[in-house]
Amino acid sequence: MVKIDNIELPDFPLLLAPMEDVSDPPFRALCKEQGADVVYTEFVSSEGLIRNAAKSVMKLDIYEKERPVGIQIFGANLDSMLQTIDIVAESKPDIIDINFGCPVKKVVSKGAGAGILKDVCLMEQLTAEMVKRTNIPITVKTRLGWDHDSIRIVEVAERLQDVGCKAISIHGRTRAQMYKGEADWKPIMDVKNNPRMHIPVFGNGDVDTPEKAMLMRDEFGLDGCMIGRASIGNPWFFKQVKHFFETGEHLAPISLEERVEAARRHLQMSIDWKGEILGVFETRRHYTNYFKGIPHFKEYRMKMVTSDRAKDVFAAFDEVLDKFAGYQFFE
Ligand SMILES: Cc1cc2nc3c(=O)[nH]c(=O)nc-3n(C[C@H](O)[C@H](O)[C@H](O)COP(=O)(O)O)c2cc1C
Repeated sequence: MVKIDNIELPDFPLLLAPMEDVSDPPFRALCKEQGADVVYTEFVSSEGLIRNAAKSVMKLDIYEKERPVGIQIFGANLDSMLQTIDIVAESKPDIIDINFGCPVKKVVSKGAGAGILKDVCLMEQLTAEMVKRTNIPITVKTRLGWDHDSIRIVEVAERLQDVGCKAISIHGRTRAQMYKGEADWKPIMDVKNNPRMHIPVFGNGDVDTPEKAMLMRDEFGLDGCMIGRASIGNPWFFKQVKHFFETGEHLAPISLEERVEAARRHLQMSIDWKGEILGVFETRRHYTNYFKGIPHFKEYRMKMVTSDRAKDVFAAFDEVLDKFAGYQFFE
């Protein structure tokens, strides 16, 4: 069993990674139903929250059915981050995760996200103060280091643990790499193998097949795996990994009917959450992924992404079911 503070998780839990514009409540609910053991919100701006910006506040919406759920925050200013903890705590998440890994220029230029990897003392201080501010477990998601020449993740992880961080998820790339090259899990294994480490160490980066998840578990000995891009358009990925762990075999490809049902539920949950106009608009970006690979699909995709009314999108789903019944997806 793996524990984040008092939260009990199965052996080698699978975590849905925080992903901006992707891991909203409907998507998290779908991933949870398909086997994700912990889900995280998109990152929420500390400065946005303390200014009560509607976009940031909405990201705090969480639902009972998705627990355990972590709200992820980013920022670099101690006062703002402490105020943010108080605001976030009102939503009663199971975990508050600090983003020390976002590589995007507008975030790092303010010293937030991966920007803080240049100042490990500040990273440690922010974490320590946030831990003191709340009883909710604080976890950290970060990268290996700023660049290849400054990888100190073993020391960094130990220092964060020593100030009370309850789990660490590490993306096996540096900030300089952004998303280029392959994720390197070896330094994450070094963190896990540090005899002083006793909090869970979760690996992240490039897990896009059940075999890779198994490698992370068996060869790299990590405590769990955080999954991002492989789940986009494929919330079934969690179930596929678990099935492979249990049987050594791949789950049958997800059928067209299951895909349509997921798209339908995704849309309905978005409408229930944000109302018809926003719900229809914000679910559009997911359809290409759900129906990836179907030939001559453009006409249907266009209907899904240009209709403003929910009933027209639902009608497009019905047409897809009629037109492509029995279509065989590959894995
Ligand atoms: C669209 C997108 C949005 C992301 N947003 C966030 C975010 O809000 N917070 C965060 O910590 N990481 C974010 N990430 C990074 C992922 O959490 C993850 O670390 C990265 O994608 C590597 O994992 P993967 O190879 O499984 O996708 C994002 C990644 C993508 C693709």
